[in-house]
Amino acid sequence: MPVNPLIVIPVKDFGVAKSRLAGVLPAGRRAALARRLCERTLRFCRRRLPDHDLLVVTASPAIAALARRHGARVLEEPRAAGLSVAARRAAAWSRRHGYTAQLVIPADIARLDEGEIRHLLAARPAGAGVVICPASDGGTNALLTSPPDALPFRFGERSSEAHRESARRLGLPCRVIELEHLRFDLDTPDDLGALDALIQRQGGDTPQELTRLWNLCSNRPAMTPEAAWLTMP
Ligand SMILES: Nc1nc2c(ncn2[C@@H]2O[C@H](COP(=O)(O)OP(=O)(O)OP(=O)(O)O)[C@@H](O)[C@H]2O)c(=O)[nH]1
Ligand SMILES: O=C(O)[C@H](O)COP(=O)(O)O
Repeated sequence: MPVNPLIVIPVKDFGVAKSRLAGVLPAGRRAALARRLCERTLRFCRRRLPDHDLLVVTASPAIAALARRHGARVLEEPRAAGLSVAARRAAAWSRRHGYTAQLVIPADIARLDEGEIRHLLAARPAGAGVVICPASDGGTNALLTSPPDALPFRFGERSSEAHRESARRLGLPCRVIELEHLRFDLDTPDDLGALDALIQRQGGDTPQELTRLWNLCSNRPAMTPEAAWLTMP
């Protein structure tokens, strides 16, 4: 019987991801960005959270293969039906495999920080309950549910409020934790502006992973030869 919560990463086909950036990034760059975000999320979980099993939910055979290469288990969806359906499918899988809790993290967080994720995991109530890290736009960027199917998933606009409300109605203990990095996902042109501002502020102290993302998102000349990555298949 697994002791630690299962980490669930839902991943949409790269070719249709990041559609809200269509006005500022061409299709190839959006797909490259989605792929980069996904790969670094998988690498982060593998390296920093090796004590947690990892499940990728996806309808894409290519992403399934990528996830397996990174040591994740895979739950293949018949078709992408939205984040809430993917989380619900994961919860049923978690239950079947004996997990007492799951943590859903989207694969589009600008900067993943082990301390933040561990803080969130440590906030898990002793019995049934939920822990939420809201996104800067009111969405939910991390949702820990214990048991995995403790509440109906309601991802989408203002979902952190919706998840909190569901917990309240169900009488579940609920902790909302604002985490500086985890609240920042890359969805809209404004988010790219925020990434740009962050990098300008940090200057030479900018972590390399953020510079790489910036290169994918920016129409300016690349800051490092990393942009060559774009030409990879
Ligand atoms: N498995 C699965 N994952 C999904 C689905 N929809 C979204 N995701 C994932 O959920 C996370 C948050 O996604 P969104 O911000 O809603 O979608 P996005 O593709 O990143 O961006 P938009 O196209 O602009 O909505 C990302 O990791 C997505 O890959 C789905 O239908 N199935
Ligand atoms: O609640 C949501 O839907 C989450 O924030 C993830 O979606 P987003 O990446 O669209 O914010």
